[in-house]
Amino acid sequence: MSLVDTAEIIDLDFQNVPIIDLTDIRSNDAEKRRKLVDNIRDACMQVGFFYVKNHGILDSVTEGALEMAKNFFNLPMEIKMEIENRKTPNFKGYSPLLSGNNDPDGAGDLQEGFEFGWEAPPNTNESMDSGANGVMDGANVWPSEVRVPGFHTKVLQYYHAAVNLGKLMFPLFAMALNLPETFFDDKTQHSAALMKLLHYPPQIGPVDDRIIGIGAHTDWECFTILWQEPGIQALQVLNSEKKWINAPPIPGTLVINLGDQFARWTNDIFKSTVHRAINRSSVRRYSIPLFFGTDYNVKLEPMPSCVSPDRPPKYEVITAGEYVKARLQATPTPIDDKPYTINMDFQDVPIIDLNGMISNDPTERRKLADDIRNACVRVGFFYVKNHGIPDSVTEGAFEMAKKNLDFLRKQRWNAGDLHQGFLLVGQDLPDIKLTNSEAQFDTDSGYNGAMPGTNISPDAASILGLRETIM
Ligand SMILES: O=C(O)CCC(=O)C(=O)O
Ligand SMILES: [Fe+2]
Repeated sequence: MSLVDTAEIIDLDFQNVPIIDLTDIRSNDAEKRRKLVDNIRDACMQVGFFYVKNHGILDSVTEGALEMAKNFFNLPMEIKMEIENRKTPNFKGYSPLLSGNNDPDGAGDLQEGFEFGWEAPPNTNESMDSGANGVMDGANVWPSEVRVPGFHTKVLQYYHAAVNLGKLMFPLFAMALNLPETFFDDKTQHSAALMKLLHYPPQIGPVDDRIIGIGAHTDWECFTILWQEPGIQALQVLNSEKKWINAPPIPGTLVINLGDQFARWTNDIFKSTVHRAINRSSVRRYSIPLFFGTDYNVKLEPMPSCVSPDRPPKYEVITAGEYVKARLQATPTPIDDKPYTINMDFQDVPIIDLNGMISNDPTERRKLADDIRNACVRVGFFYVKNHGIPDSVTEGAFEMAKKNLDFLRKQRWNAGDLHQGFLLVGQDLPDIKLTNSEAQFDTDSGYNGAMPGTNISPDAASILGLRETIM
């Protein structure tokens, strides 16, 4: 059956992501290779995602890159920001938390990243950049060796292992499309091969569907080789019934998923499937995608095997580089068009000047609101100064508290279920009738929030001035 005919009848409501054994990827046995190609074709047409096992990348190499990713993301924010990707013309470098927003309905991606592109292995004579890759071309930026010893070497080691795997995959994809094995050879001379180290902090607290690790999206290049940290479920893939299917890490495997360039090239016969990642594991999660494409000057023309009178070309022909550039320009920017610069590993509690609270100047009020938001998101604690409570009033209350500590201790357990006693719930200012040792304030305050009820206060004669001072 032709590819087009198969595509018409294939079942797309997959319930899991298939696992493909790559043992025969280099085999000279035509039959074994054919079997492997058939499995890849089925996965590409049905799911757009598959795991690969026996991929040949050594665990020690992957572990080296992971260790370096952890060391890098542990650096203080200001050091990471020295190589922020916005400072480089080709988007290489560090991207802080919430600086990306893959899903336009989302409130930002809760991940930080480090991105770099093609670079020859150290100690070779190849030039640093690949020459022909348009918008993403140019040198990488790296944290200094002093900051993260071994980072450059170990990360590049994993990068080259993954790039080599990617190069082995192209002939298999070509065969799966009934094309000669060599079809992509002249189109992948300077392959776009962008790698990202990603760190997803745990998403704890109330579930907010608008904030997730990486919002629903498709990848842009031909295919992605994704390493995900073992033991942490986060990645999900959308099937044709709009159901999110978990793609948990499987030890010893990598995930390969197709991107939009393959979908365009194959007239959607190969699926570029929507996916997202949410880290609700309560621990940090790391992942490392490598986005693998053709040279950027290659035209994404529908392949003859993927077009028929009933299935005319769906996409206009553009080059791979033009496509990536268009996607880059269409990427939604985060709130306020500027990233939150959040360091979750805060080392201090910020001090916020509340002077702006009484200001009529919208800029000053905006600044105050931004400061408060940053403190809330980053720390959950902040000092306030210029809060308007006179020192004399606080000192009076403090004085009374000190004087009457013994009394307070004694009365503490009489406060009852409402936890009142020394915690004063909003009341009218005292309409005080000091009658007995359990003197009470007027309880009908009209303020009935969560904790309405009667306050208790000490005997007025023995603790003269306590209530007046506190209230
Ligand atoms: O971290 C993951 O599991 C997915 C990452 C991803 O989809 C991407 O970076 O495009
Ligand atoms: Fe992705």
